[in-house]
Amino acid sequence: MKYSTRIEKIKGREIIDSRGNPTVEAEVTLACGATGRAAVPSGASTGMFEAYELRDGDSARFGGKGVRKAVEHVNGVIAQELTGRNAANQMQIDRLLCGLDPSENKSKIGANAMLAVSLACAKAAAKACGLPLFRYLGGCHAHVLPVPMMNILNGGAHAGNNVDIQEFMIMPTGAPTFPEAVRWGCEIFHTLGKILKSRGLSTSVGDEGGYAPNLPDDEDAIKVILEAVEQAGFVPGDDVKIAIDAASSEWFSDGEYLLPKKQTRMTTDELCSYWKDLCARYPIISIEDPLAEDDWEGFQKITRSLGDKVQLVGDDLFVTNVKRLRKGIELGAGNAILVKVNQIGTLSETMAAIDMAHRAGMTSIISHRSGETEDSTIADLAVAVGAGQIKTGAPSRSDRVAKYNRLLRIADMIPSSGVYLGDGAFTNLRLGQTKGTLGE
Ligand SMILES: C=C(OP(=O)(O)O)C(=O)O
Ligand SMILES: [Mg+2]
Repeated sequence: MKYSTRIEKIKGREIIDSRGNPTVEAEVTLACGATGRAAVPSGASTGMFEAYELRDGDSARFGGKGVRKAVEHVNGVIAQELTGRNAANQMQIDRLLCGLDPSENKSKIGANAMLAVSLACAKAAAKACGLPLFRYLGGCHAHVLPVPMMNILNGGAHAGNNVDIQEFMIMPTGAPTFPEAVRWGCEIFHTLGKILKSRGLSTSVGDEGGYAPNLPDDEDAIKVILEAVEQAGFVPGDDVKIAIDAASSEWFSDGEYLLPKKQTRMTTDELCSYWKDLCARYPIISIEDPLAEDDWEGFQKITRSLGDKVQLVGDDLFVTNVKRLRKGIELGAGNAILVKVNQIGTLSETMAAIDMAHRAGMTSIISHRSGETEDSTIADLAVAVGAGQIKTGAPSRSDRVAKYNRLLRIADMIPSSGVYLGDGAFTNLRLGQTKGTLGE
C-alpha cells in the first residue's frame, strides 16, 4: 500500500490510571515514521449500558486479568486486522475494530482495547499530516474553546465523605477567554480550600480532584461554593454558574431513589421537585443525570419542567451511544449529552453521537472519567467538534491539569486566540428544546 499513513505496527501495554488501577495504552506506528499513543480512562459510577471494559477484577471472565487480556487483544487480533491499513481512514479503522467483536457491547475484544487503538490511529495520522489533533479532527473551522466545568467539590462514588451528589462544578461563563476561565476556576478552588480549612473541614480531595468534606446537607456544598465564588471576587450567577452531576443511577433501586449516604428516599416526582427547587434558589445552569439511566419518564418530566432554563445532561442515560441518544431525542428526554470516549469505544462512534446531538439542537459536553491518565485527547476533541463545554475535574491532580494545559496550548495555536463560548453562547444553547428532531 502506498499511503505514508499505512499502519506498520501496533503495540499495546498495561499502564496505571489515576486510581492506581491498570489500564490500556496503545502505540501505533505508521510507514512514514509518525507515531500516536493513547491511554484509556475508566469510570467508577459507570452506566449499565456502557460498552464493556475488560478490567482487573473481571474475574468471572478472565481470572482477574481483564486489562492484561485487553492488551493481548491489542497486540494480537487487533494488530493483525489493522496492520497495513490506512490510519487516516478513521471510519474504516473503527468499522474494522467493531467488526472484530460481534457482541452488542464490545465485550469480546473489550471497549478499552478498541479505544486505545482507535485514538492512537487518529493521533498518528494527525502527526503524519503535520497537524495538531484538534485541527486534524475538526478541520479549519475548529476554533471554539470550551467553557470548563470544574468539579471542585466531590461526593457520591468519587469520595469517601457523606455527600450524595457526585459532582459540584463551577462554570466561569462570564470569563472573556479560556485562559481567564481557567484562572478564575483556580482562584475559586483555592478560596474554597481556605474556607473549608477555616471551618475545620477536610481539604483532602476526591477522585476528580475536588475537595471532599463532610457536610450536614448536600445543599451546603452549593452554599460554600457560592461563598468561595464571592470571596474570590466574582459574581455568582453572573460571572460563574453552578453545574451538578447527581449521578443518580447510583441511587436508583426498586423503583425509587435511595441516597445511600444520607439515607434519604425519594420518588421520581419528589426528585424532580427537589431539582426544581434547587434551581429556583441557586444559579444552577446544568444538571447531569438528575434521574437514573432507565428513568426515561422522569427525564421527560424534568425536561418539560426545567428544560427551558437548565441544561439536563444524559450521561448514564445516553452513554455516548446513538441508539440511546436517538430515543432521548424522540422522547424529549434531556437536552444535552455527556460524551465519554470509553463509553462507546471508538472515535468515529463518539463523533457520530456528538453530531447527532448537535443536529437535534442538543448541547454536548466532552468529559473525562473519574479514573484518568495524562492522555489529553479529550481536550483536542472538545475543540475539534466545537462542543463548547468540557468536564475535566479540579486543578489539583495532574491527570486533570493535563487537559486544562492542553487547552491553554490550543488557545495559543488559534490565531484569533480562540472564540470562547462564554455567557452569550449559553443563550444559544437552545435550552427551550423539549422534543427534538434528528435533523436528518
Ligand atoms: C465522570 C464521571 O464519573 P465516572 O467516570 O466515575 O463515571 C461522571 O459520572 O460523569
Ligand atoms: Mg456523570
